Amino acid sequence: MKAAVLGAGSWGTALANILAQNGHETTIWGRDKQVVEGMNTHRENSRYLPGAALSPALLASDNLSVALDGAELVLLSVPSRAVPELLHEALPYISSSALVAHAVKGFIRPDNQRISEYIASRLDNPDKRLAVISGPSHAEEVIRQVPTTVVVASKSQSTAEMVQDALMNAAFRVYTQADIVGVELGGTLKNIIALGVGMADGLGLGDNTKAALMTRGLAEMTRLGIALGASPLTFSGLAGIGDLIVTCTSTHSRNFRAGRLLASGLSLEETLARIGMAVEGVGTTFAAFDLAQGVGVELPITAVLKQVLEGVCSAEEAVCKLMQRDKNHEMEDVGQPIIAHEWQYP
Ligand SMILES: NC(=O)c1ccc[n+]([C@@H]2O[C@H](COP(=O)([O-])OP(=O)(O)OC[C@H]3O[C@@H](n4cnc5c(N)ncnc54)[C@H](O)[C@@H]3O)[C@@H](O)[C@H]2O)c1
Ligand SMILES: O=P(O)(O)OC[C@H](O)CO
Repeated sequence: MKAAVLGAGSWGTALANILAQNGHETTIWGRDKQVVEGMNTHRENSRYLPGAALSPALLASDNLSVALDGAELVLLSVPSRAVPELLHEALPYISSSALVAHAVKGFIRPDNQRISEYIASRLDNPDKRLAVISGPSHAEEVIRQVPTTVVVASKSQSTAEMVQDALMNAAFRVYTQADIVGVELGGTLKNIIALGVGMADGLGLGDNTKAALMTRGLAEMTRLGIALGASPLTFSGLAGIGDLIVTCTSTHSRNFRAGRLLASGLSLEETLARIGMAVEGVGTTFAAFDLAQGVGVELPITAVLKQVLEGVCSAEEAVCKLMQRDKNHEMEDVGQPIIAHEWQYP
């Protein structure tokens, strides 16, 4: 298969490297000439994944028409805020028969569309061609071939399976899924909770607090997910609790680290500058808050984190606000049981 990966940050590089290692003729596109040259010349992305040797078969280009020429699989891996501009520039070069997958964990702001919703509105025949890749996967570990599992969701089973086959190898196990909404929301909403757990860590709070945030965070993610059309079961899978665990417990996570820095008193601007890479949880907190209001769902953790990001509440005050909420029944607000089979392939 001929493949193009758009986005030469940490995740795009790790995914492109897998495709090349798996024997696919792969070109990675990046906008930064220096990064592209470094990959072609030194077989390393020294800006985003320093020290990791890339497959000798992987080509890099800063020219979209070159990268996309003849590509049968196009994989988008840039921060969510870059998707509209990149897609606009890339679409003229994407073959009408190419499969298009994205690995982006965020929303399109300010309309708060899921990334696949946004791409689908601009792509011919999206139900047959579009897939989402998500799951617990830090690029820093994937590039070292640490055993990793992810999910590929598509409305088309054959598309999901083609992307599965293209990416799967001994260190990278890929499952298919039909619940595109749940897979996308799980991977996106967990970043909010990782910010919160990072803040708890930065405040020196304990494991009890982190477990509480993860568990009640999962309830929040599931509640909003159900209201937006996802299967509740997806949140107990790799794209839900799996990704929540890896992001909330790893110092590889930019969202977790951003939370720690915010708790140490840095402003949001200082925090983002210090991380220097995509911190999707910030935009996602605002998007999820707006989406939840639109469907009448309460997200207590997201709501207080939004206040911290706005600078109107400190991380300490956020903890007090959450602990002093009215008493509740644990399962009261998890969501109505849903009987539906639309998340399963026939
Ligand atoms: N890093 C991971 O481990 C990982 C894993 C799974 C999913 N993701 C998701 O993948 C997406 C990409 O994240 P990343 O980790 O690769 O980010 P990154 O910060 O490592 O790299 C971002 C890349 O996007 C490029 N970019 C930024 N703005 C752009 C624009 N306007 N046009 C074109 N390119 C632009 C940058 O030059 C850089 O190459 C995010 O949504 C992230 O949540 C990341
Ligand atoms: O580094 P983060 O916080 O963007 O997380 C990366 C991946 O989403 C983990 O699966």
